This record gives sequence, C-alpha cells and structure tokens, in this order.
Amino acid sequence: MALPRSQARGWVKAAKMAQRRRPADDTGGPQSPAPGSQRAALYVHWPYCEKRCSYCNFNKYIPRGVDEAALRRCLVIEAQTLLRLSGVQRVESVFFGGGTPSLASPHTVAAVLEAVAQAAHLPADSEVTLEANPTSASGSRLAAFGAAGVNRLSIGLQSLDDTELQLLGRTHSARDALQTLAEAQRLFPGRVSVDLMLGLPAQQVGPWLRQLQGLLRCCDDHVSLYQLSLERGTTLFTQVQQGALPAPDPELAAEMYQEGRAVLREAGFRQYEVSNFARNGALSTHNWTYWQCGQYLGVGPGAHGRFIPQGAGGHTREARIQTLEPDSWMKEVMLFGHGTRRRVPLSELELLEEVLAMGLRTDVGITHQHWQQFEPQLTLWDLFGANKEVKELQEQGLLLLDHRGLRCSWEGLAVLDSLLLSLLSRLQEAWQQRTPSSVPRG
Ligand SMILES: C[S@@+](CC[C@H](N)C(=O)[O-])C[C@H]1O[C@@H](n2cnc3c(N)ncnc32)[C@H](O)[C@@H]1O
Ligand code: SF4
Repeated sequence: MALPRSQARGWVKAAKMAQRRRPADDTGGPQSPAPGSQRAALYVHWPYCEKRCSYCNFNKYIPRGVDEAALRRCLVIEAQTLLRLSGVQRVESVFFGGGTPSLASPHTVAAVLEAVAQAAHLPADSEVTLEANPTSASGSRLAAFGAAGVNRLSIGLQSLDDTELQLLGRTHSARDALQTLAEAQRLFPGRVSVDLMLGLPAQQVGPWLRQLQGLLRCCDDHVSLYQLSLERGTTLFTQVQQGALPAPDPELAAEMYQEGRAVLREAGFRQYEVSNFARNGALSTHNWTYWQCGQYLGVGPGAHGRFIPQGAGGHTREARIQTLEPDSWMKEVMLFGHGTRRRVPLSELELLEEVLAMGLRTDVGITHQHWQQFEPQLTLWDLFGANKEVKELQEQGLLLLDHRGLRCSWEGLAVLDSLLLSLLSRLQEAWQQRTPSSVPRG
C-alpha cells in the first residue's frame, strides 16, 4: 500500500519547518553527528520578542517583564539534564534561536555555553550562532555577544523596502538593517547570514530582484531566502482573509525564487539547501546536522530535539518537544530538571522518512554511505533503482540516482515537494512488502 498523500504532505511540511556550520569544501557538507553517536548539535530557544510581527506564528511571547536570571538558570539546568539523558559527549554547534535571542543578555548566552562546556566537550571552533533582529543588535551588543562566545550571526533583515517592513510589522527600517549588517560583518567577518523574505502580498518580481541585487552588493557569504507562508492566527492571515490585503500569488513567488536563485548562483553562491545559499564554504554546520538527521538537543520553551536517550534500550531515537509556555516550562525545569512535554519514539520507517525528506533538501542529497548508516539492508538502489516514477523523474532531469546516491538536480531542488510525495510513497510501499523477519533492528 502506498503512503497516503496527506501523510507524505505532513513530512514535506515537517522538513520545511526544520529550516531553521564549519564548512568542508564547496561541494560537500560539514561532518554531521552520526545517528546514535555521542555527538550532537544543540538548539537554545529564547521565547521573547519586542513585538509580534504580522506574519509569524513561531513560539514567542511579548513579555511584561522578564526574570532573566530565572530563565537563565532554567536554560542552564535543562541543557545539563538533556546532555546527561542523551549521553552526548561532544557538542558540535550551538544555535540561539527564537523569538529574538538578541534581546537576551550576553551573560545568558555565556552561561549556557559554559554549562555546555562543563557537561560535554565543546570544541573551541564549534559554530555558535545567534539570531539577531536589527533593533536589538547595536554594534556594542554584537561585540558583547562575540565576547560571550557567539561566532556567527543570522540577521532577520526580511526586506530592504520600508513599506514591506511595515506590512510585516517589523520594528526596524531598511537603513537600520543595513547598519546592523555592516557592523555584524566588521565584528564577524565571513560568518554573517541574512534572511530575506519573498512572496509577500502585492510584491512584484522586478522590485524584489532589485532588493536582492542591492543586498548582494553589501552582504556577507550566507543568504537565506524564505517564501512567506501565510499562517492561520497571524495578523497578516486575517488581513488577507478580510480582503484588506491581496493574497500572496504563488506563481509570482515561484518566479521570484527561481530568478533569485539564479542571481545568487551568478554571484558565486552555492545553493546547498532549498532556502540556503553560501559562498566561500560558509555553510551552516548547525542546520546541516538537521538535514543529515544527526542528533540534536532542544533546550528552552517549545524547543524540538532528536536523540537516543541512554538507558532505555539505547537504540530508539526520540522526538522531544519542550513545553511551549515559558512560565510553565520554567516550573517544570525547576521540578524535574527539564520541561519535556512530549517524547515520541520514532519507528524505523519514520526515521527513514526523515532521512529522505531532510536529506533531499540539500544539494548533496543522500549518499549511499549516509543511507546505510540508517538502513543497512535495503539500499537506495533496492528502493528506487527499478521504480517507474523515479525513472520518470530522472528522465525529466529532476532527480539523480547514481554511484554517489540520490539527490535532486538544480531544477529538481526547486520543486522538491512534488518529488518527495512519490519517493515517500515508494519507501513506505517497499517497507510494507518486507517480511517481518527481514526488518532490521536498531
Ligand atoms: C522566527 S524568526 C526568529 C529570528 C528573529 N526573531 C527574526 O525575526 O529574524 C526566523 C526566521 O523565520 C522566518 N519566518 C518567520 N515566520 C515566517 C513565515 N510565516 N513565513 C516565512 N518565513 C517566516 C523569518 O524570515 C525569520 O527570519
Ligand atoms: S519574526 Fe522574529 S521578531 Fe518577529 S515575531 Fe517572529 S520571532 Fe519575533
């Protein structure tokens, strides 16, 4: 029986949501923590923002007053607990995301890093990224974050057009954003990323491309392009629903994306993932771990993690989700040492679906060696070598299956969602055809 399309779509969405770095070379990726190894990446969620942006439905809160000392204590305790539960001994990267982590005090960032370094090995050259909003990232604050251990910045520029920034409910102007970008590059040369959105209501291809070209004249070596996803419950969604704003046009958004990636390629950027572009090897090590299905620990309200807990048979990887609301999360951390709200053991098939959906987001795709780490018996050739739909996708020049493994072509990467539906269906079909005795354990 094939995978129901609705379930396959769930995976496509999950893989997209995971958008969110030591380079190897300009064709491969960084080494990611292997499945079940004692290495992991660590994500820390700062749950507060100054103001709600009109499009954002991330787990964030507008505080009346933050007891930062208490929050810091809880982040430290939870990081220590999850490192102990996972048996992780080496942390390859740390990512402070949010919310707006550039609103945190650099002291909080330093305290979390110190706790991680005490509980595990945190190599001196580990990538430590902070998401920064222009309004809370003055030069002196960025320098203080650098002194606290941050060595990479991801700046939420979103647009270089003040009218669009107002529509998005951002607290900064294009000028603020460019000033922050210049200061960031002075302090973290070669390690500054910018997020640019596309597909906004009423946005046109030409002006947006001129924004991108303007950005390329002053940006560093990493750019993320995010297509607006109109999320229920946001102000923007209501404005569109009530007719106050035109609905984003998916065809225009697709055109912006196609033209944008061509402009970035022309400027020497490698599209190493569906939304991410880097030159001079400036890939995100941390995000690479997600796409390669390495282990990661998620610390803070609403953070997600994937790791094999020690002592519970030691084989099954779990998806962990921390309690969303900061005050409830803090109470749980003080009581239990962590605020894990849900632990979901991943079946072997679910893990393979993740390997497929996440790996194909990258230009490297899934190498045979990588696949074998997760599934030693059923090879990529066994699965897809004789499949009619896969053959058709290869003939259309969208997919490649060869001695290296399975990956999208340049054209295929732009339409990954439609390819994934067929591939995930084929994986589930093959899985169900196996006799129970041939299903590997571990
Ligand atoms: C959740 S924010 C956190 C970092 C920071 N607070 C900021 O605003 O830049 C991370 C990125 O997610 C993207 N994002 C958030 N909501 C989105 C949406 N509805 N559609 C597309 N991208 C979105 C934005 O581009 C943003 O840069
Ligand atoms: S986009 Fe960033 S700043 Fe805006 S509400 Fe979301 S997390 Fe906060």
